[in-house]
Amino acid sequence: MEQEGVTLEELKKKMADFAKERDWDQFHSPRNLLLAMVGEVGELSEIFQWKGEVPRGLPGWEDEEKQHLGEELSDVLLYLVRLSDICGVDLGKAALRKMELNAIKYPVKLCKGSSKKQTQFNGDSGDTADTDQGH
Ligand SMILES: Nc1ccn([C@H]2C[C@H](O)[C@@H](COP(=O)(O)OP(=O)(O)OP(=O)(O)O)O2)c(=O)n1
Repeated sequence: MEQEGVTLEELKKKMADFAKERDWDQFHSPRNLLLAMVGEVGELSEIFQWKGEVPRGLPGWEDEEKQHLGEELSDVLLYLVRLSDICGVDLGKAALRKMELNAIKYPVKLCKGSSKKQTQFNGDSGDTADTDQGH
């Protein structure tokens, strides 16, 4: 059951098998999956709700609470993987490409130590590549 270094491809296959075995392909439409994922994001948010800012690594959290967090994070991931699959998007490939675009949009020499959006520093030097494709 426990597996190190699982890939998006494996999760995609497992979700496809899970749905097929249950004859749930009929319910796994893009819109249904998107709404299911957003619902799980809500459940994930509830874990942090009213706690204020929490330190990295979540020191002091009960094991049970951390396990619950892992479950909600997984629900979001699994629906995202399934949604991508159903939409015919190669999520791993798309994410790597997006990271390349991010690196061009936010060059280290301009952004190091700053959390400004690209639009806030772009005017300063003018030498950033414009990767904004209007989305
Ligand atoms: N039609 C469905 C229903 C569930 N799942 C899978 C994906 C999620 O990982 C998990 C979601 O299950 P639940 O809807 O039961 O949600 P929770 O596990 O969050 O339970 P609850 O909402 O009761 O807290 O099951 C799925 O693929 N397709």
